[in-house]
Amino acid sequence: MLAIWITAGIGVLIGFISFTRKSKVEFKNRHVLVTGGSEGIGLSVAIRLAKKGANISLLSRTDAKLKAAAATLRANMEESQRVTTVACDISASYQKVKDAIDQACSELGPVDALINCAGTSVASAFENTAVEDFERLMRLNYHGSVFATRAVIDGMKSRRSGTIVFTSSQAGQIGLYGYTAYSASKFALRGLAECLRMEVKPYGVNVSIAFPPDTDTPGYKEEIERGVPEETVIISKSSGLYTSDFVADNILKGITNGDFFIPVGFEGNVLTIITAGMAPAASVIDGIIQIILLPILRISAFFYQFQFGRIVSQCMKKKNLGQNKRD
Ligand SMILES: NC(=O)C1=CN([C@@H]2O[C@H](COP(=O)(O)OP(=O)(O)OC[C@H]3O[C@@H](n4cnc5c(N)ncnc54)[C@H](OP(=O)(O)O)[C@@H]3O)[C@@H](O)[C@H]2O)C=CC1
Ligand SMILES: CCCCCCCCCCCCCCCC(=O)[C@@H](N)CO
Repeated sequence: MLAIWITAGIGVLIGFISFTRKSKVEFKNRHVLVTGGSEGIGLSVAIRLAKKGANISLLSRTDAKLKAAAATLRANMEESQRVTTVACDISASYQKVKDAIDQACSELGPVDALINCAGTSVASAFENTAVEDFERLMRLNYHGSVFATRAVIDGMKSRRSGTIVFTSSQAGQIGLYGYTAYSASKFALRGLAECLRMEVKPYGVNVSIAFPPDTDTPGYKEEIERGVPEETVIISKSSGLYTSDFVADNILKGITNGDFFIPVGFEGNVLTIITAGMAPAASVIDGIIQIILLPILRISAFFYQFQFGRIVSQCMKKKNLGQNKRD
C-alpha cells in the first residue's frame, strides 16, 4: 500500500515538474549578435552558439580582433552557417550602435538573440578612482547594453520571440572593496533586466542575466596588470578563478533553458539564492531549494561579512604601518 502511495507521489511530482518546465530555446539557423564577442567570455559564448548552428555577428571596437574571432568561429561551424563582424564602440551613442546592428541585420536577418558581453572594469578604492571612470564604466557596461537592447527589442516583440542576455558579475550581486565604479554599473544591469523581463515576457522574449566570478580572460589580465587593491584580491579569492569556457557553458545552459538568473560556480549559486529578492526562480524545485536554504545562507553571510571586514581592517593596519616607517 505504502509503495503505491510513494510511486503515485513521485509520479505526480515528476508530472508537475515536467508540466512547469519551459521548452528549450533553439539557436540553429538563428541570428545571434554578441557584443564584446571578439575575445574572452563573449567569444567563448559565440563559439558554443556556432557549434549549435547559429549565424553569428560580432560587435566590438578592434577590427583585427574581430577578424581573428570570425576565423575561429568559422572553424567551429558548418559551411552553410554565416559570420559577420561590425566594428563599433558600443558606448559611443545609440545611433552608432543602431547603425552597426542594422548593418549586421542586413547580412544575417533580424537578431533572434542578443548577448550583451562588452564591458570593462576598474578595481581601486573609491578615492583613487577617477570620477571619469565612474562615467566611463556606466557608459560602457550599462548604457552600452541599453543601446544594443533598444536596437533589437521592437523586432523581437513583434516576432513574439527572442533572447536578451546581460552580463553582470558577482560584483553586481554584492558590493565589495575596490568595485565602487564597477559594481554600480553591474547592479544597474540587474535593475534593467528585472524591469525588462516583466515587460517583454508576455511577448515571448526571454531575458537573462549572468553573474560570472573572476574569469581568466584578456580583460581580467588587463585588470590585474593595472593593479587591484590587496583587499579586493583576497576577498575575490573566496569565489575562485574560472575559465571563460566554464562561464560560457553556464551561460549557454541558462539561455537554452530560458532562465532569468545565470549563476556560475558554487559560490555563484549561493549568491544567487541569497540575493534572489523578487526575481523569478528557474523552476518549482529551484524555488523550494531557495526557501529551505535562505535562512542558513543568511547566517553564513554574516560570517563572510565579518571575515571581509577583518581583511579590510588588516590591510588598513598594514598600510598605516608602512606609512609610519616612511615618516
Ligand atoms: N573576466 C572577469 O573576471 C569577469 C568579467 N565579467 C564581465 O563579462 C564581460 C566580458 O568580460 P571579459 O571576457 O573579461 O572581457 P574582455 O576584456 O576579455 O573582452 C571584452 C570584449 O568587449 C569588447 N569591448 C570592450 N570595450 C568595448 C566597447 N567600448 N565597445 C564595443 N566592444 C567593446 C572587446 O573588444 P575591443 O577591445 O576590440 O572593443 C572584447 O571583445 C564584461 O562585461 C565583464 O565586465 C563579469 C565578471 C567577471
Ligand atoms: C553565504 C554567502 C557566500 C558568499 C560568497 C562570497 C564570494 C564573494 C566573491 C565575489 C567575487 C567577485 C568577483 C568579481 C569579478 C569581476 O567582475 C571582475 N574580475 C571583473 O573584471
